[in-house]
Amino acid sequence: MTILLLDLESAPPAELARRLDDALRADGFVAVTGHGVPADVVAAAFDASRRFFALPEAVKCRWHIDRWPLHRGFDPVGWQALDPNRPADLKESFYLGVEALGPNQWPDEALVPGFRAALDAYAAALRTLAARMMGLFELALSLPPRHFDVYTRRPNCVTRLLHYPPAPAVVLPGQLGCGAHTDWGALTLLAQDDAGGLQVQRADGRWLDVEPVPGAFVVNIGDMTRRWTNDRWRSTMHRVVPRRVGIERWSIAFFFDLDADALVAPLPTCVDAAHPARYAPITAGEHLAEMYRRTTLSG
Ligand SMILES: O=C(O)CCC(=O)C(=O)O
Ligand SMILES: [Fe+2]
Repeated sequence: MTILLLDLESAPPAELARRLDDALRADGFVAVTGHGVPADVVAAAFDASRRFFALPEAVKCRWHIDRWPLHRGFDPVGWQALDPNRPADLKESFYLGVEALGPNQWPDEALVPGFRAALDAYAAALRTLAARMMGLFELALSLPPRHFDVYTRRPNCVTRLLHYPPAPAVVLPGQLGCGAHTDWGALTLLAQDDAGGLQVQRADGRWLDVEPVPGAFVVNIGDMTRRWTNDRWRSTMHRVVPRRVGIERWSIAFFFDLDADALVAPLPTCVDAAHPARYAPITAGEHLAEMYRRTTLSG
């Protein structure tokens, strides 16, 4: 058993939206193919990521996230514990945001040629897919078309390159590639290589492997959408476990979040007498800032 694999070209939007609604209620996760993101754009992003993380640690630290006023740049192994009750995650990453919302740190072109071009193209393609998914979400939630447009005029999109170095033979008790956590924003689109290790937690508590599917994106919703849907959809705990000693893992997460000043209150179609509103309104920006504060070890 694994999460639903949905081919976005396989059925009319209304039918896709019905299947999405079922899957997001049950698991909070689906995988999609037929998504229109060109394979060469994805391949170029992974290639740029591999070339960046192959640089010596001291060189990568020139773009250390703590050197920058925004949450952008390189974070080494040990910088974050996504499960604050566990030792630090065994991963390194690089955060890139929307340049128009604030400048990124870009590695020197001479050191990683084509890095910026590859990641700009990736973010543009993923933003298009995120908009398509938001359109399906409107249908799934019986909202009028374009209902979400006013929340996503200047969406906070973050591309996070992730590298899990080859799993060491000895780790601290309870140490994982990425500790159990929920995502925080509206929607996450994840590309993963064939290493495996991503697991999601079912409602009954069991962990389910998200098997890599070549060319597919894993789609999950975050806490903001859970809150927005008044708990109709699950923001599901997930984690990355080291599969086998000596195997590394590469993935790229694209976090699609609402405008920082968008006010997130339970959606009208998710509230009725049987489901009274469970959450007070909060802005998307306040919510994200709080989540970063909770999980950063060096901050
Ligand atoms: O690397 C992965 O597959 C998962 C990463 C993740 O869950 C995250 O960064 O939020
Ligand atoms: Fe995540």
